[in-house]
This record gives sequence, C-alpha cells and structure tokens, in this order.
Amino acid sequence: MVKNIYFIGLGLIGGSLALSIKQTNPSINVIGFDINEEQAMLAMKLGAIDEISPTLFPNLAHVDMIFISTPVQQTIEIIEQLQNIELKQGVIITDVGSTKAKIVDWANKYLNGRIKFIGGHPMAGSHKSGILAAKPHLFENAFYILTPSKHVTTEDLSEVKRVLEGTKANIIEMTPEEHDKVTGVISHFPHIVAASLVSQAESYEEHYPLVKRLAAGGFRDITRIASSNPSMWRDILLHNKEPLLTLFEEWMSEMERVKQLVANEDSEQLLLFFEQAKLYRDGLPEKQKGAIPSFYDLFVDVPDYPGIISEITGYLAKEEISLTNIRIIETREEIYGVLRLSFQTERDRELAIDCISKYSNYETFII
Ligand SMILES: NC(=O)c1ccc[n+]([C@@H]2O[C@H](COP(=O)([O-])OP(=O)(O)OC[C@H]3O[C@@H](n4cnc5c(N)ncnc54)[C@H](O)[C@@H]3O)[C@@H](O)[C@H]2O)c1
Ligand SMILES: O=C(O)C(=O)C[C@]1(C(=O)O)C=C[C@@H](O)C=C1
Repeated sequence: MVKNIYFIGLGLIGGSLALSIKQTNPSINVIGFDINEEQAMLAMKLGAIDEISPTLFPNLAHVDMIFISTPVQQTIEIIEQLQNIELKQGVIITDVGSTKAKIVDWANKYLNGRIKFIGGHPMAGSHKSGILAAKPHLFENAFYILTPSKHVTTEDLSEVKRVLEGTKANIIEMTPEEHDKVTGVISHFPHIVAASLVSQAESYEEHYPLVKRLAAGGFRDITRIASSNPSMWRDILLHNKEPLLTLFEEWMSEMERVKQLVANEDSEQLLLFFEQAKLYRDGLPEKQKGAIPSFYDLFVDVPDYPGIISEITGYLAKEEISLTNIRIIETREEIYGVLRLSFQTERDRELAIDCISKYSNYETFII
C-alpha cells in the first residue's frame, strides 16, 4: 500500500496529478518540491500537497512512490542524481515527460535495476503552465501511457495504476520507442508546424500590417499550441531528435507533392488531399481526450450586445460552473448560437444548460 508520495515539480502536470491523487486518496501523504518556491506554496494552498519539501532530496527513506513532473531535461538530471540518494527498498519512480526513450535510457543507466522505474506520460495538457492552470480532472478520459522497464513487475504496475485511478485516465502500455514515434507525429511535430506558421505570419507583418488583426478562427485554432512554454518544447525536440528528423523528411516531401498539385492546378488530386484529411480528422474520437483534448461545446443563441459575455459568465459563476473557453462565433449562417462556451466535462455542460435556462430565455444548442 502506497502511503507516501513525493512529487518533484508542481506545475500544470504535477499539480493536476497531485490534486487528483489527494481528491481520491486523502489518506496518502503527498510531499512536494518545486524549484520555484511560489509554485510549491500555491500547491500547498490549493490542497495538491500536504507538505512542502525545502530541498530536492529530503529524507526519502519512507517514500513509496516518486513522481518526477519537471521538464524532460531536468527529469534526466534528477534521475542521474537519484543514483546517490538513499531510497526506500521497493520504491517506484515514475515521470510524466512528453518523451520516453531518452528518459528510460537514463533510468536504465543510472538506476540500473536497483530502483523500479516506470516511464509515464499523461496525454492531455494545455499550452498553459504552472500550478494555477492545474485541474484534478485534467486527465479524465485521456490516454495515460506507461513504459515499464524490465525490472518492473505486474504488481508494481498495478500499484501505479491504483494511485492513478482518480485521474480516470485510460492507462495503456507501450515501448518507449513506439511512444516517441507516435507522440512525434501527433504532438511534437504539430508543435513545430504551429510555431512555424506563426513565424510565417509574423514575417508578413512588415508589409501587411493587417495580418495580426485578420488572423481569426482557423489560424487561431491551428496555432493555439504555439503559445506553449518555449523551453519545455525546445527540450522535447532535443530528446526526440531521430523520430522528428524522419517526420521532417516525410513532411517536406508531402509539402512538395501538394505544392506541385497547386502548381499544376490538379484540382482532382487537391480535392482528394482535403477529402482524405477530412475523413481521418472527422473520424477521430470526439468524447475521448486522447491526443486531441476534447471540449464539450455549448452554443448559446444570444443577442449581439455589449455585456452579453459577462451576463452569461455571471450566471455560470453563480452556480460555480467552470468554463474552459468562451468565444463569439462571427457567422450566424450555419451555427445557431453566436456564443460558444467550452466545458471540460459533459456534466459541466449539462449544468450550464440548466443554469442558462434558469436565469435567461436564451436558447442553447449542442452541435
Ligand atoms: N504541458 C503539457 O501539455 C504536458 C502534457 C503532458 C506531459 N507534459 C510533460 O510534463 C512535464 C511538466 O510539464 P508542465 O506542463 O507541468 O510544466 P510546468 O512548467 O507547468 O511545470 C513544471 C514545474 O517543474 C518545476 N521545475 C523545473 N525544474 C525543476 C527542478 N530541477 N526541480 C524541481 N522542480 C523543477 C518548475 O518550476 C515548474 O513548476 C514535462 O516533462 C512535459 O513534457 C506536459
Ligand atoms: O493541449 C495542448 O496544449 C497540448 O499541447 C497537449 C499535449 C499535446 O500535444 O497534445 C502536449 C504535450 C503532451 O506531452 C501531451 C499533450
């Protein structure tokens, strides 16, 4: 039975995991350390941890499980240092890093079977960082990938799964190499593309100053992740070099192919290009967070007057319903409501429907 857990790194992911563990297992004692003291203090105030550790390696002789939830480069440095630290016999160490092969290699090299290391990666997150963005339900319905090393037993795996039960994530196992190829294509490479689209738009600004103001729906949707933490993504790219180099080759030859289709005005093949992409994109699981976090959207048909947003958010605040996003849809042609509210869970959306009908006559729609 796990009684004491130690979290190193109390930001978005560490904070969210600690919150969910405390919520479902209040009797587990959670100790936390963050190099940024303010984060640790906030984690304590928010109830994510029971104790703040004043140092990276306090007395860990009673700790049953350690979560390393720092950026990937710091994670391997911490693993290296752990080899000289006295730990409880049978302790399980896991991490949450977005890359796995290098981290697991490091664990094999420095912990050398002396310590059970289980690589981990919850496949949900945000472009926001820090404990203030953490939520106990962040990983609900998301995939949570584990990459156990050969020294790990099924009992050790079950122990980690038990601790993570409250996340309501869908836990799956993969090899680190398989993990890095898959996340390369659906997470790491898209972050590169998003950042490069933003740079391209920025380079147009000198001659077309309207670029910024015209960058609306589509551009914002595809580039949201370009607002993610730059140093975190630099390190993810450096860790996942080989799979990414292959993806660059594949992407560039695909871009070359599409470029030729445009140059040759090949309307049939261009149509096929978009049709195939639409077919695959439309078939992605919607209510599952997976690699693409799903949001429960609600459309509200509201009159277009100043103050309407604060009116609606005011109703939701009265009932303590939390929103993840709010947006005015500028076309009324096909979408009934002009206001799009996004919620993290289906339950929040249901509560919002009841709430809006309680305080107003505005119609709500789910599309
Ligand atoms: N952001 C996402 O969407 C996401 C999703 C899944 C996994 N991850 C992975 O989770 C990890 C953490 O990411 P995050 O989004 O929570 O970042 P974050 O910036 O919100 O949190 C990281 C925390 O680690 C702390 N930290 C840094 N170096 C430290 C050290 N040496 N000792 C102790 N604390 C240290 C920072 O002060 C910060 O509070 C990363 O490895 C990332 O790849 C991120
Ligand atoms: O939603 C986002 O902002 C994310 O980037 C989350 C995201 C992803 O690429 O899907 C980012 C990194 C992770 O390792 C896992 C999830």
